[in-house]
Amino acid sequence: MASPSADGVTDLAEKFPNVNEQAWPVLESWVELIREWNEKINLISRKDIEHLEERHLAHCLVITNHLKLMHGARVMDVGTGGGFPGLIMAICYPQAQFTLIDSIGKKIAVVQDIADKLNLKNVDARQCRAESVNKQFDFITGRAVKNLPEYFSWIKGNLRKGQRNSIPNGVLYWKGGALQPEYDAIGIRPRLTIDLQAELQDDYFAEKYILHFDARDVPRVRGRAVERG
Ligand SMILES: C[S@@+](CC[C@H](N)C(=O)[O-])C[C@H]1O[C@@H](n2cnc3c(N)ncnc32)[C@H](O)[C@@H]1O
Repeated sequence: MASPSADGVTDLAEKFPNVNEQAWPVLESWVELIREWNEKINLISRKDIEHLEERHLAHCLVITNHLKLMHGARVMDVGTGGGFPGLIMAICYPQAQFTLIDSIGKKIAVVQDIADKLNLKNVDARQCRAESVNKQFDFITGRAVKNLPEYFSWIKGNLRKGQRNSIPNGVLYWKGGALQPEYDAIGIRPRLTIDLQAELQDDYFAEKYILHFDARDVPRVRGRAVERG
């Protein structure tokens, strides 16, 4: 079991036993860097920064209880903002390759700075719109980026089908609020729904979930994929 030293991060180690011992000190440094950057640019709300560890770090780390990635697995985090969940996952899964994209250049500059300071070799941070990406990935992640129909319209063509990892390739989407209307709109449902309130035993996470949509279901999403120019 890891024994990280900083308060806040320390409390998380028990909840996330799959996070490697070497990752905890890196996550501690990540916390410091996010706090520093958040003074200059609004990555997460001023009110929420006090709760960075339990509301944002833990929120993202839950995926480590459900996903194991093989060496060379490829993940794209769409609308990463300050690197949520992409940078946190890159720290926890050094064997996998992460492409972090956001349409806002100054957010990507922050992500790049943090990746450089943490010496993360598995992060490719890019300013671009999701609609313009042509590559394929094992997993595409997103946390509170857009409604599901719009999000899927961007990334529909970017998933590699198959399963080399602990769960089938697909989309991992962190979402709060009503799910059914958006499932009705896209016409597919997730194969796995991770209930964060139950898993983190914290009422703050009521009606917040991580959804896993299987890549094999994604071609049936209603609506047209965005034309690539
Ligand atoms: C609400 S923020 C969420 C940021 C981060 N995922 C988080 O949880 O803190 C949504 C982000 O998506 C980005 N975004 C919106 N549309 C996009 C698009 N078409 N392509 C890439 N990024 C986009 C925005 O610039 C913004 O940083």
